[in-house]
Amino acid sequence: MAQKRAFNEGKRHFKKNKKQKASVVEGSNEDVLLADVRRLLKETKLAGSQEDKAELPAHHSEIELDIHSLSSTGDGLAHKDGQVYVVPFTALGDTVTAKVFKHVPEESYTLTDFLSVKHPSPHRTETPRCPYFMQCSGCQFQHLPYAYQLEHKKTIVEKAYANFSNLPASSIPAVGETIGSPLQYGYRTKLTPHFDGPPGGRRDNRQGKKVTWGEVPAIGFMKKGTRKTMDIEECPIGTESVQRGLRRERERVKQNIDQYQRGATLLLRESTERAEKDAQTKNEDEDVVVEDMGDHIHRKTCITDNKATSTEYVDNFRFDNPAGAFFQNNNSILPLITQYIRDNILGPISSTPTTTTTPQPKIKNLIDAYCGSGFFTIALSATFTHTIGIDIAAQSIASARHNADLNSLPANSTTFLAADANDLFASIPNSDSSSSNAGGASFAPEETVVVIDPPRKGCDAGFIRQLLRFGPARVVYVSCNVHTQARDVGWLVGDGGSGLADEEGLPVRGLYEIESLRGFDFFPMTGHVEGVAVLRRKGKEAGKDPVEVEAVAAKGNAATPDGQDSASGAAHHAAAAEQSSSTAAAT
Ligand SMILES: C[S@@+](CC[C@H](N)C(=O)[O-])C[C@H]1O[C@@H](n2cnc3c(N)ncnc32)[C@H](O)[C@@H]1O
Repeated sequence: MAQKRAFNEGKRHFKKNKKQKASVVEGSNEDVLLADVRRLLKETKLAGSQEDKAELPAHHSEIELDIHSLSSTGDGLAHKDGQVYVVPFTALGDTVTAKVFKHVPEESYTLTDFLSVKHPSPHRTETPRCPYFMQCSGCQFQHLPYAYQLEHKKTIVEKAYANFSNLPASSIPAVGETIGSPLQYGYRTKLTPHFDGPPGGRRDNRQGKKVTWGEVPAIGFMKKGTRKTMDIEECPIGTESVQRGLRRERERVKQNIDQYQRGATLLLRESTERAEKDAQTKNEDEDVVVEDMGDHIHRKTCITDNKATSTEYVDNFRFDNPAGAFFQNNNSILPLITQYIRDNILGPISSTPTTTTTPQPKIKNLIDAYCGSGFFTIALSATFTHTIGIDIAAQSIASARHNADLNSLPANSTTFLAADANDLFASIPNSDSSSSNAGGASFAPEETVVVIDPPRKGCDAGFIRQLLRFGPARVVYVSCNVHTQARDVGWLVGDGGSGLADEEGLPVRGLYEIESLRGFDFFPMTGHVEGVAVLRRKGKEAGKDPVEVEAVAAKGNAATPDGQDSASGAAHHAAAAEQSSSTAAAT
C-alpha cells in the first residue's frame, strides 16, 4: 500500500538521527540523489549500522571505484565497504579513480570528484564536443551515445514515479520511450554566463569606493562541485547565434570591465527574423546566422538586453517576448511536444473495453495553467474551440495576448488571465453561462483538457484540490522536474492515501488514471528530462462527484471514460490540422 505523506510545503523530512537535522527540498537534486542512494543501499543490502562499516577514506584521498549505475541526477554511483560513492561524468561499467570531497555519513554516501578512467565502460563511446566537459557543471553526458542518454532518461521517469508518486505500481503505466531532440548540440536558444566581482569588491562597494579589478575575471559557468566560475569561451549546446553572442559579450566585458562595480550575469538569447529569400544579402553582418527554411529564410541574432524583444518561431507560430523572460530553450523539440499533446488528446481516449455505445463528449476547450507567454495556448489553439491561459506574471500575460494577436487568434476564442493558478477555476465558467474572463466561453469539464506546466517546485496543493473539484476530462502535465510532477500526479490519481488533504483536513481522493507517461529530451547532453503525463478522468462521466464515480466504477459500470472515440478523434484531428495550416498561413 502506498505510504502516507502529509502535504509538507515542499520540504521532505527524513528520519533524523543525531547528526542529521536538515530537511531536504522536495524534488531537489539532493532529494533525488538520496532516493537513488537508498535504493542502491537496499538492493545491495549495504544499509546497516555505522559501527559495522569500514572507516571512510580521508578527505582528498584518491580511491578506485566500479560504477554500478547512473543516478537520476546524472552522476554515477558506486559502492564500497558499505558506503555509496557519487562520481560525476561516469558510465555504468567504468572503473574510475575519484577524489573524496564530502562524506554524508548519516545517509552512507560520499561525494567525489572524477579524476580519470582506469577501465572504460562499453557505453563510453562518444568524443565530447566541449573542451570544458568534465569540469563545467552544465553537461553530464557528452561521453555517452545519444540513444543511451534517452534510455537513461526513461529510467529517470520510471524511478520518479516509483519513488515520489506514492502510487502502487499497478497505477503507473509502462513509461514510453523518451522522445529525442532533433538537435543534440547547438539547440539552446538561451545561455546566461556570469562573472564574479573582484576580491574585496563587496567591502569597497560598502565603503563607497570604486572597485578595482586586478584582472579580467573568469566569464562562464560553475565548475562542477565548486562555487567557482570557470572561464568558458564556447558552449557547443548553444545555437550558433548564441555562441557568436558569447564570443562578442566576452570581448565587450573584457574591454569594459572597469565600468562594472560587481559581478554580473550576461544574457545571450537567440532572436529570429523571418524574411523572404531574396532578402538575403551576400554581405550579411557576421553576427547574423542565416538559415534556409525552404520558402523563406531565418536571420538569427543574439540579444543581450533583457528588455529587448526576442522573436521565436515554432512551426509557423511567432512568439515575441522580453529577451530576459521565460521561454522554452530548445525550439527544435517544441513541434514534437505540441503534436504529441494533440495526438493524445484527440486520439483514442480509452484503452479500457467499453460496455456502452453512448457517444462521449468531445474535448473542445483547453485551459493552459502556468501559460507563460502563451506557448501551449497558442500552439494548440487551432485544435480547440476555446483556449484560456493563466499565469501569475502580468508581463507574461501581456506577451501572451500580444502573441495571440500576432498569430491572428481572436480574443473571443483565445483568452488570457493574469492570476494565481490557485484561483484559476473561480474564473472558469463550467456551465453554459458566459463569463467576461473566459471570453464568454463555457468550459464544461467533460469537454475540457487542462495543460499544466508549472515551475520546478510543481503545483500548490490548493491548485490540485481545485483541479480535482473542477474535474476536467483530461489533464496533460508537462514538467521540467519529473519528481515534483510524480508527487502531483500521485495526488491526482491516488486513492486518498497520498497525503493531500482538503480544507477540513480530510484526505482527497484522486479522480484520474495515467494514460501515458514519457520523457521528452528538452536538454540533450545534460541529466535533465521533461516529463509528460497524460491523465484521463476515471468513471463514466466527468463532472460527477468522485465518490459517486468510484461507486459506479465498483459496480463495474464505469468502463467508459469521458471523451470521444478514436474515429471522431481522428476526424477532429484532421480538421484541426487543416485549421492549423490556415492559421499558419494567416500569420
Ligand atoms: C515552466 S514556466 C511555463 C511557461 C509556459 N508554459 C511555456 O511553455 O512557455 C512556468 C510558469 O509558471 C508561472 N507561475 C509560477 N507560479 C504560478 C502560479 N502560482 N500561478 C500561475 N502561474 C505561475 C511562471 O510565471 C512561469 O511563466
